[in-house]
Amino acid sequence: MPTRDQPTSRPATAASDTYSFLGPAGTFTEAALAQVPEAAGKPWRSVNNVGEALDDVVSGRSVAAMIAIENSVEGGVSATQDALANVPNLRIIGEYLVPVNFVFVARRGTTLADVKVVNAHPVAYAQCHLWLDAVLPSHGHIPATSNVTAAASLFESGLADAAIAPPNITKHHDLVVLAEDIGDNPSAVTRFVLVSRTVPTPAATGADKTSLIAELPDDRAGALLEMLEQFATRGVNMSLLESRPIGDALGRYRFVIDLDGHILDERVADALLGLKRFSPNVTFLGSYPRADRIRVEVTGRYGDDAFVDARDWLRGLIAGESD
Ligand SMILES: O=C(O)C(=O)C[C@]1(C(=O)O)C=C[C@@H](O)C=C1
Repeated sequence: MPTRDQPTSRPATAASDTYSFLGPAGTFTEAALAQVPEAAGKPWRSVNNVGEALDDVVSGRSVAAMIAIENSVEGGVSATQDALANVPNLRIIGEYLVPVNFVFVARRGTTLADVKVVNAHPVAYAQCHLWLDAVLPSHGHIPATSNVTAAASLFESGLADAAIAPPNITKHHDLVVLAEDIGDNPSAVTRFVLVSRTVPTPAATGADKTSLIAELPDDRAGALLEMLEQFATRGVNMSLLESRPIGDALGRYRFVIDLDGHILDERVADALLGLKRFSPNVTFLGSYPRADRIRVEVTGRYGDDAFVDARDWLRGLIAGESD
């Protein structure tokens, strides 16, 4: 298992150009980082969890970190959502999609009938319930820090008999594949984000997303609806809305929100001003190009021109011009 001072893929020479990822080599997170042109040829640092990855970014040890944020089967990665809510001065600068499927591996000589305990990353484990329930209904589970660590641990601890791992695991470890394609959904996808320290917002591309975390003002009827109205009345579509406990008391939640559009789009900027007036705590996580590069279409009254026209009209009224 890699440690802070044991980078796997390539040596970390200069902090300012190093990229952190959940390792070791062979993870889906590494596959996501391989999609980043700027990271090619730069040092990559393997870490054990999201907290360590973000700590690398905050301390300047790395220029950016790749972290899993959402899976199409399991939903939001809560460790990531909570870390982004609690660590200040971070920005999401890119979004990447990786199709995920899993194999079931064991040490040579092991058969399915021998398996009593399974080592697996919790997010991977949650995506393989149907197969596990059908084939190994009474198995035990030991959580691992990543899919590849789960497989590697079969050589170390002796506690688990088999592991859930990415299909390419046999390139990295001498293990036998007991079953293939064990994921509940064959078209499962994990969404990753590249996170840096706060940077000036990049220009809009027309195919952008904006990520936020917001809290509701107080415990009163309609507060959530009022928050959602900030977006609805400006024609801003939400592609993600998830609640996470704030943690200080029962019943207190923050909301993780993805919007279609860029902070430089007039309708998104106007919605953010409304949200800021309404919410006691808003974290802007960034505006960045969508992984699918699908352009965000807006109708007339929500287009930039409509907002500019309305502002000019107001300015004219204040200046005493005739309407
Ligand atoms: O990158 C990996 O391979 C991981 O083990 C992490 C992770 C995750 O954190 O969600 C990534 C993708 C899969 O959905 C399951 C696990």
